[in-house]
Amino acid sequence: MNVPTPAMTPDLLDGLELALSARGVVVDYAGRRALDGVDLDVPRQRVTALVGPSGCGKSSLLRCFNRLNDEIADCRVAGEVRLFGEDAYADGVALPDLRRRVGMVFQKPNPFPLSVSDNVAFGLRLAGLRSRREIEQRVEAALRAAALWDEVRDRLGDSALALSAGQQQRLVIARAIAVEPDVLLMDEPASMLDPISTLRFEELVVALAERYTVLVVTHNMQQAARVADYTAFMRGGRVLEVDRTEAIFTNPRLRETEDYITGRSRTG
Ligand SMILES: Nc1ncnc2c1ncn2[C@@H]1O[C@H](COP(=O)(O)OP(=O)(O)OP(=O)(O)O)[C@@H](O)[C@H]1O
Repeated sequence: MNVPTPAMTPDLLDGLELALSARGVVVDYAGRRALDGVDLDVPRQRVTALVGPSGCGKSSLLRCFNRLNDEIADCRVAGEVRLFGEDAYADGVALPDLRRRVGMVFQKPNPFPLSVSDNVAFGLRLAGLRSRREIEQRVEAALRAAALWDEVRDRLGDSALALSAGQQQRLVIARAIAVEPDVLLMDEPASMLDPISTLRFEELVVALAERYTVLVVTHNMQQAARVADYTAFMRGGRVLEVDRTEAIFTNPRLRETEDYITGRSRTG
């Protein structure tokens, strides 16, 4: 049996550039360990799924990549986190810039209480864009890329809160991609959507990987199998195994991975 390695081996990567990498990442909340030396590589312009039992540290790991853990009192992060080779925790890293480059989509759609178009324009205006025409063009392009334009083109001035949950989640994606990020982190993004919206959302995730790097946490194994090129299995605050999704599902190297994927064991 090969020794499983959580970091990507060159043959797995097929020459792909790494968008994200973690080495020996440790996260503590008020002294309680949540991540215990995580290694993970996330190739550029691919979908990587992060799966594992509840409490194994998936969200904590996602939040290292855009430094959202910085906002949690008593949270301490150690180890190495890189975005396209650059140290995300280096002195002088501007957090607004990092978070523009690494967008995040949460479980519960979180549109701002603004119109559809103002939601998407929000980050553009924050970045100093003033030309109304350019803002309109960028809003339309982002809504098209998020597969929402046809549904909202006649209601751009309506409140975003009036959209369905599935539409709101695609609007949040449009808001994130309007500012041209490199990476989209998604934390169980479809878990509150109905089955039809979920399938639409999954199609969108696959399409997004043509331009962006996607790292998505999911509890839904079928979803991981449908959308992800690579799947990483976490347990007990570590990434235990990562591989091409097909290999993880058909021929996992570790018994723990197999037990989790097949549903024999879903606890931490
Ligand atoms: N803000 C926080 N403050 C204190 N402890 C936290 C915080 N966030 C997470 N933890 C703890 O860190 C550990 C990992 O939690 P995390 O949310 O990262 O796991 P997860 O794999 O995403 O779980 P789930 O699948 O249930 O969402 C858990 O023990 C959790 O209680």
